Amino acid sequence: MADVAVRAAGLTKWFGEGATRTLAVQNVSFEAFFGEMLYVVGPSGSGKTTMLSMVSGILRPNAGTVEIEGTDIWRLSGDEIATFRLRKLGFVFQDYHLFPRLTTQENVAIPLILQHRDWDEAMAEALRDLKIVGLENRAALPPVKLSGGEQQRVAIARAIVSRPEILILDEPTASLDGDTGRTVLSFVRRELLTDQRCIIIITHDARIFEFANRIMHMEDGKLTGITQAGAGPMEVAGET
Ligand SMILES: Nc1ncnc2c1ncn2[C@@H]1O[C@H](COP(=O)(O)OP(=O)(O)OP(=O)(O)O)[C@@H](O)[C@H]1O
Repeated sequence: MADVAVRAAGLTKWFGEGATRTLAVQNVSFEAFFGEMLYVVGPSGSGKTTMLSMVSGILRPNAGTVEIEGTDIWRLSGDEIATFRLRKLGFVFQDYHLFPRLTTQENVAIPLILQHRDWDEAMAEALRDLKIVGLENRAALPPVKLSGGEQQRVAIARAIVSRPEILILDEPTASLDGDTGRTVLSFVRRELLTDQRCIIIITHDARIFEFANRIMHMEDGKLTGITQAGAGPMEVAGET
């Protein structure tokens, strides 16, 4: 029976006030489990990024709660949330957010440096993860010298360098061709999914659905359903 990694209840977020108010996420509740790849799909503007920004401690909800391994994260102070995120969460953004003036290896080491880890140790661990994503020979280059698929892999290496239990990828295949996208996702599933990790992926890309355990469907800010996917059902508490 799998343990709950994330429990979201009644998550709601709006932007603006009065006539210009947009209700981006409405009363969304779900659980994500350790050992699963959970996809979040839905049309553009349906609230996927907003919802996962609340789950990952980036954006404060107007209502609702997020528990990560039993910790109600929005009850923590700003500093505590920042520390919690550094330790528990890895986030790969759509546009990678790599720093152009740093080398690839330094980019990957950033989360460890922010945790005040020793520089040489941080750089060694960054190299270890660049090897995992097959880019150790690019370690000394700035990200601008890398292809889109390679930059995506650098962003993934950076997201996993502190061994987070929750890994969130926002449109990981958006700028990759079909074959590269499938290779990256197959790698993520094979190498990064463990019993102690939960991977949540926002995507439009049906070509990578086979790597998911479950798919959450969003529309107009609401969760409209959760379906089983290509990688098959998990043995999950409460499900038959
Ligand atoms: N900072 C913001 N200020 C105002 N409105 C916002 C903001 N962020 C998102 N929205 C609005 O909230 C709604 C949900 O946006 P969100 O980015 O979460 O959707 P999405 O499903 O991730 O879309 P996409 O697939 O295009 O990335 C949209 O109507 C969007 O315009």
